[in-house]
Amino acid sequence: MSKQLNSDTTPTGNVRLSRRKFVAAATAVVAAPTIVPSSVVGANAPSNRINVALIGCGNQSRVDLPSMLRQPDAQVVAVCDVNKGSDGYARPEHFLGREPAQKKVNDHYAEKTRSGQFKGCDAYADFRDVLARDDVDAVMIVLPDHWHALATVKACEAGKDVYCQKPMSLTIHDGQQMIKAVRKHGRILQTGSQYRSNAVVRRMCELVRNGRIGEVKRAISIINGSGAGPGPGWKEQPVPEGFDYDMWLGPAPEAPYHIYRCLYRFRFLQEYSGGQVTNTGAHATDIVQWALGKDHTGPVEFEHQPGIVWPPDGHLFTTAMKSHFRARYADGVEFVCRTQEPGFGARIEGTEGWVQFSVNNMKEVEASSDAIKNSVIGADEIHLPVSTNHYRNFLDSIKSRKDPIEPVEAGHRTASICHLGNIAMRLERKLQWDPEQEVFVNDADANQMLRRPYRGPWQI
Ligand SMILES: NC(=O)C1=CN([C@@H]2O[C@H](COP(=O)(O)OP(=O)(O)OC[C@H]3O[C@@H](n4cnc5c(N)ncnc54)[C@H](OP(=O)(O)O)[C@@H]3O)[C@@H](O)[C@H]2O)C=CC1
Ligand SMILES: O=C1CO[C@H](CO)[C@@H](O)[C@@H]1O
Repeated sequence: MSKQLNSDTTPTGNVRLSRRKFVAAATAVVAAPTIVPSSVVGANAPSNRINVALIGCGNQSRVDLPSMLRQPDAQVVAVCDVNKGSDGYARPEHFLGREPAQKKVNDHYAEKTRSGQFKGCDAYADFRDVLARDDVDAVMIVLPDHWHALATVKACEAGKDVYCQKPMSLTIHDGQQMIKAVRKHGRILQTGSQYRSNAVVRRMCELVRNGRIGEVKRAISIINGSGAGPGPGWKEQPVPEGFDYDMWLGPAPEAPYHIYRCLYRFRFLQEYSGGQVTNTGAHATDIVQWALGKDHTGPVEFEHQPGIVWPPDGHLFTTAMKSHFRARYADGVEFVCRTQEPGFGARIEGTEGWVQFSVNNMKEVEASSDAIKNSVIGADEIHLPVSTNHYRNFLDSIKSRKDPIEPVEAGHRTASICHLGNIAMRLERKLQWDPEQEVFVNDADANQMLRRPYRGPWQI
């Protein structure tokens, strides 16, 4: 029996039963009702509590884990990472991995117990062991991008709801499989594009949707640049102790280990990610998609633009250091994605002015005039769904079984624009895209790039 099953004390000192087991037990004794009223069990009693597992205890887990721990109706019961624990993640002083994450969870809950002790969070090296647990309701997938689809599909098959970090997918095919899995198994999926839960972003999108900048002409996804990584002659390094490198690679091709391949920098190698186009670009493009109201579609044309810079030959990194592509939606609206320091953001331009959100100015919408910036949106105008906390919104969706603020289809369309732009930049030609069929028109080479061969048993 696992430590988790033995450990039946909650942070508040109650006997722990998973939500499913509690409901099963309750219904076994009395045939009805199947829903246990909160007046009987209390607001955060086991029947209302959502057992969450964190899969991927690296850089972003430092945000996602505390955010989930703060939610009173969630309990983190498991963490998983191929790395037992080591330092040197995003910064040299970061000590991350499954054991530090487990300690963080246990310490957090221990503080809430009378005894000051808690050992109820289990640590796993293989996410399939997490998914096999009957008492896990939801998983947070905070893995490198090449794992998002596989982990999501398997989580859905195992009946788990999923918070999947952005960019939702690595390829168009992956995203399609994720949609199928979520819908087939009736799961909730929240894409980790948390700017949809930001009030300034929502305000900017509402200004656009309500015509404050006139007719929309152009949308710009502003992204960061990146470096070239270790230079020519970089050498394979020994795999650190306690790190399952083969599992880290998973579906990706075999490759010599180097610390700059893993730990945050995977973003800048094509095998695992799409560079800044899918990194900060996933956020910026998602804001554009929301502002334009195009969550179920995408542009019809993609083309590379001048100024793209690739890492010089022999460097470890292979994604664009500076990016630039344009696209066009069927209604004629232009989309541009370009590297522009210092930070990422989204700008929408129309016949009457422009609005902009910048990660460096999270306090307010920037606009071409005060009239636009201060304009009041009337009660009878378009109001977008309100989420003020992306994790809260996910948990609320799990309970209501209604889609969250960034469901799988929206995450897919945003990631698709990033992937298609990357393909246009690589092929250096104008590509026609059919957003209904999700194929390039008359371009076999480009269509081949919509999916990747996966290694070994890792297939979806
Ligand atoms: N929404 C947001 O604002 C942000 C989102 N993200 C997203 O989060 C995801 C993770 O990024 P980040 O945390 O920066 O990357 P990291 O490399 O720091 O973290 C990923 C973690 O997953 C581990 N891992 C890799 N493969 C597996 C596996 N098969 N099973 C279990 N653990 C595994 C890694 O192990 P090891 O440590 O040994 O490499 C690492 O600890 C990305 O998709 C990224 O885009 C990231 C930052 C911000
Ligand atoms: O999503 C993200 C948010 O911004 C970071 C940079 O500031 C990124 O690196 C990260 O992946």
